[in-house]
Amino acid sequence: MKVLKFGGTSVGSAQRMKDVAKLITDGEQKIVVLSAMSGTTNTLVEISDYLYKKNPEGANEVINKLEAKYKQHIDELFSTEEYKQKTLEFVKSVFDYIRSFTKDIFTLFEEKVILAQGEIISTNMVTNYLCEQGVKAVLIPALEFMRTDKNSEPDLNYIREKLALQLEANPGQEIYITQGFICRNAYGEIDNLQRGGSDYTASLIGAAVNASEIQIWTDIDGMHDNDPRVVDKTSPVRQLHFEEAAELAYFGAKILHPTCVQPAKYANIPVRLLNTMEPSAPGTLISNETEKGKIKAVAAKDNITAIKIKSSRMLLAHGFLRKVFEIFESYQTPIDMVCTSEVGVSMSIDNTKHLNEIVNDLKKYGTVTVDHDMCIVCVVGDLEWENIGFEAKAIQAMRNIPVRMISFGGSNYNISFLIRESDKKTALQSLSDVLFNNK
Ligand SMILES: Nc1ncnc2c1ncn2[C@@H]1O[C@H](COP(=O)(O)OP(=O)(O)O)[C@@H](O)[C@H]1O
Ligand SMILES: N[C@@H](CC(=O)OP(=O)(O)O)C(=O)O
Repeated sequence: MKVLKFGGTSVGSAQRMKDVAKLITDGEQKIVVLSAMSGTTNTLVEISDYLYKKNPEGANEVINKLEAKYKQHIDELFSTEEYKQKTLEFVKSVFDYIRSFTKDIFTLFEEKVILAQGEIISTNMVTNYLCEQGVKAVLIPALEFMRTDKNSEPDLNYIREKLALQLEANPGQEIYITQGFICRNAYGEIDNLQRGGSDYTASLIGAAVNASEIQIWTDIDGMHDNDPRVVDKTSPVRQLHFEEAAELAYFGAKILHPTCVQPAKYANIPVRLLNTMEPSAPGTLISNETEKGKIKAVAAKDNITAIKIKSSRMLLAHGFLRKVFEIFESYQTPIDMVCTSEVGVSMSIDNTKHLNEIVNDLKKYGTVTVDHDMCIVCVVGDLEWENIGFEAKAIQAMRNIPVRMISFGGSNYNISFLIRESDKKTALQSLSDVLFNNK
């Protein structure tokens, strides 16, 4: 069985939903994971922000506007009064539920319930549309099987078991629709897999049912060799190793959520990135195969802060790095890049919540400098150390850019540069020109 995920852009209007319905009705049995219509989750975040700030009038205004939009989508989607009314009633009940949160105290718990509603609406709309079209489709609610454990990690055994029960309870269906992104936590409360987490849902379901393939459908023909929003002339990459895809997703290639690669990789299930607007395009296949001696793509991650600690006492001192890393660990702040020399260590982080505390603690061991508004540019491909010439090419492309850190050798798949965010566009364009466009 295949698992197909359609992102917010792919179900972003009534017409798009109709296109998706056409695309998935080929007679083959499948599980279809849907995101909320594009923009909805952001609007639900906005509503929550009003409620945190104790502004129910502001929240209600946004709720009413969003509900009106949905009424319009439903009007365009359905051709029969029966299904139109049925869906309108459901959506009204969801918005009434959202409104009920404007009257009481508002905490993280209520926010998570509100954020879950986008996927609950979109899956109801598409399932009802498929049924209206006479397709054998059923909605299997993610909240019945998708669960995280006490460490907030997906509980794959539970997911496997409960999903199998849901499928068994609905035999003979062509299409099983479910919600991406949303789940329950170890205490049974409504939670989510973090923003963009619908890809993760698809990958977890793929691993749980041992799918033959996981397909991530979006609005572009696969992973491009650079960020198409920033760089001119990017091209789709046809094949990626799981590790290459993970590096690209982690370092900013928005098309794929970073957490999504792991479950597919462990279960060795190929992941295909496909384009809803151009279904016959080959897209990108992510698998265990490596294409030897090839640089595949470049990605960039913004909002990075660099921290350098210099210490003369570090000379020949063992245990110094442990002390430094322990400080980051105690503030639950992950480090992205690390470069060391005999007199100092530079590190980069993207979560600055505890930056002041970290810097104060580090000062016990040496002089600390901080650079804000930095960006990691990551070149990904077969970069095994014995392959020659690739590092030189990447560095040649960066010849006019001030580089704060370089990291190579941490994996066989990447070389990373830390630069100023303001130099990102020039750096990405230059890397594309040198690495892919032979300029
Ligand atoms: N390297 C890349 N390759 C392809 N798309 C990328 C890349 N980097 C950024 N993107 C952007 O990611 C977008 C698709 O991701 P996303 O917004 O998550 O889609 P969806 O709403 O379907 O989940 C594309 O439209 C594209 O602009
Ligand atoms: N709707 C959620 C989950 C998601 O993955 O959306 P998308 O597939 O559109 O990135 C979000 O906006 O975070």
